[in-house]
Amino acid sequence: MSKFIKGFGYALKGLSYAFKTQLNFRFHCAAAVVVILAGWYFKLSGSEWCWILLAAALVLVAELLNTAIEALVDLVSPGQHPKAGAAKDTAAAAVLVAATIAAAIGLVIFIPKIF
Ligand SMILES: Nc1ncnc2c1ncn2[C@@H]1O[C@H](COP(=O)(O)OP(=O)(O)OP(=O)(O)O)[C@@H](O)[C@H]1O
Repeated sequence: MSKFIKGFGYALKGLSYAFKTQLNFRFHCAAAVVVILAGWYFKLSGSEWCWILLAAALVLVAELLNTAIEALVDLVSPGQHPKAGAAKDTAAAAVLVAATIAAAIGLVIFIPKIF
């Protein structure tokens, strides 16, 4: 049980690291809060909430993995290397794909409620 609690503590440390060091992660956390408040304002249905929460989670998870990959690349490749650059750029591309899909889901759900 204490191992489980310790693991939870390590995860919170990771969240805190990403929040403190990554402007993009802070931006996406703020965007998730705004979308959740908008969902509450527009009284989303159960399935709409599922899509919105999944989309927000997809972006935040991609940001966390991107942060982890950046830290690992900086550790193993302090000098310049094409593979190191490719690893960082591909991780950043994962965030871009997730954020684009999440924005599309947000538009599909909120546009009909606004207009
Ligand atoms: N070790 C490296 N070797 C080759 N190219 C690198 C290396 N580190 C970074 N790059 C290139 O520079 C870009 C920016 O790297 P950087 O570490 O500043 O990433 P970042 O996403 O801006 O991270 P941060 O959130 O720390 O600002 C990378 O996407 C990659 O193209």
